[in-house]
Amino acid sequence: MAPTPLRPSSPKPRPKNDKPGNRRHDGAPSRNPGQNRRAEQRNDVPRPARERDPDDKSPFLSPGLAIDAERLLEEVLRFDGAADVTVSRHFRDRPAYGHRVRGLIAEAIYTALRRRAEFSHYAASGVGRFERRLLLLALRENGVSLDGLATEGELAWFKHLATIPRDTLPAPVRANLPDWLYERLAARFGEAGALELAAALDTAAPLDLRVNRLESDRDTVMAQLAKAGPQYAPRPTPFAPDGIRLAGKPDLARLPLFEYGVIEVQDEGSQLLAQLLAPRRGEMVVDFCAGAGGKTLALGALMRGTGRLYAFDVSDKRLAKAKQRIAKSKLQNVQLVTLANENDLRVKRLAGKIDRVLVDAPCSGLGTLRRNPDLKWRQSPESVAEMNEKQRSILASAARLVKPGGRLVYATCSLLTEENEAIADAFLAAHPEFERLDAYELLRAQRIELPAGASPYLQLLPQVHGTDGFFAAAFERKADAAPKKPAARADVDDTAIAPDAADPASTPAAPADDTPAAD
Ligand SMILES: C[S@@+](CC[C@H](N)C(=O)[O-])C[C@H]1O[C@@H](n2cnc3c(N)ncnc32)[C@H](O)[C@@H]1O
Repeated sequence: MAPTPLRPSSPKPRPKNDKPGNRRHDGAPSRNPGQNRRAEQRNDVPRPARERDPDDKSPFLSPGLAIDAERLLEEVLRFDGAADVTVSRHFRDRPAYGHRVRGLIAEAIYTALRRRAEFSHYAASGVGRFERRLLLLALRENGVSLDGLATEGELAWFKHLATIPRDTLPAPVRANLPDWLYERLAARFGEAGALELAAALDTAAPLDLRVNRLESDRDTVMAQLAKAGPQYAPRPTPFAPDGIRLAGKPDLARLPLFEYGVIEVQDEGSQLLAQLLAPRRGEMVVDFCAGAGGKTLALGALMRGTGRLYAFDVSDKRLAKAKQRIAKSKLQNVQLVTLANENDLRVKRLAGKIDRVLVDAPCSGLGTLRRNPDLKWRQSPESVAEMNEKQRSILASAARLVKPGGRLVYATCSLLTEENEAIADAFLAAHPEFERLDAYELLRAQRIELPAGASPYLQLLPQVHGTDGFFAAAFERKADAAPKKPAARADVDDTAIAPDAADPASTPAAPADDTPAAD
């Protein structure tokens, strides 16, 4: 492996009494230097080979903090839960950590997750604990200085690594994917394609926003963001008409545009899925797997808040989050419904009455590895097979809602054929009352020009479109094909569903959530 060049430093003036043992966790001099010294003099803190050069401006972690980061990495690598939850809890328990330290540690953990296969390969040699070796590799990759941190033995190990040519590593290791996943992606995209895709999935996703059409338009918001400060550096997303891409990751929580629901955080790919469903004013629309409401908000805005938009999900917790975001977005036409399962009676009552149905199905999430790199290590062929059952069942049930001439979109954020084309093809084969639509044509009709795909199904890829990986299949119920319908009772308005406790129309709006959502 060629040694990774260090990234440019982030210079900071150095206080006079600034010695490693005197540092607070955010890098400032400690109010209690003795405490830090004691921590760093413990037997388990390796002795660094050399002191930091006082003029070295590159980012650094003290030996004590490196030990703590190593413990966090060990916990994350047990994969007992989502990495972002584990990392957030770790920092919540350490309120003394400043912004700089949190950033360095979090980035190191995410780098170690992204490059786990490659780093584990290198860590097979070397000295010290395995997690420490992974951590040092991640810190070095992120441009963190190893002076004042790495031991003699570790520096010698780095020298040895520099002699290993990267292209001699097995392909799944270079791709940083588990073997089963690499094999599936290579079968689909070829070896070079899989490596290119894997490399794109190993980069950090940009921060994309969607402008709420009920409140403003893209040009106005871009001008406001540009005026709000150089940290936003907004530019239009290449494809989605309401999308804005920011250059960095500025904090949005206190930005009035965000606080008042004028903008939402949403990957451009998610925005394109809403465009593909293309709901119109006054229509009846169902977002079958609404979750925390990311796509519900986009659909509601396209409908200009008119018509009726049902947000279904089996998770109360997720719909409660959706409720907060809906209140903030000022949408008045959304009805939240917690389903017992996809065959809930309330789904049956709407059979054949809905103009457009989005099924944003539960999936492996492997298209979102830029944000959730732990997923590639947490999913397995078995978990995907389990998901397939659910996907088939949800799609079949949701299809019953669609009225003749109405549109059905099945979408995932997966890259696997078995969660995507296989589900869509099997659905079409079993439902001759539906026909497949060309997703690219549907977008083109809205002047959204995507490079043509290999099939009428939409496939978004990070290395091609700059979005997360998404799949979508669009279907239309043939005009003469009425759905099978349970016997209707004449005394009920069967488009009216008993509202849930979470329905914004039936309960006072909750205070707006000020945490940007990732979808
Ligand atoms: C990919 S997520 C949806 C994300 C959401 N559409 C968004 O844009 O924020 C899939 C959702 O499907 C929901 N789900 C799982 N099983 C379901 C079922 N049987 N019926 C409806 N929703 C289900 C999950 O709770 C989860 O919120």
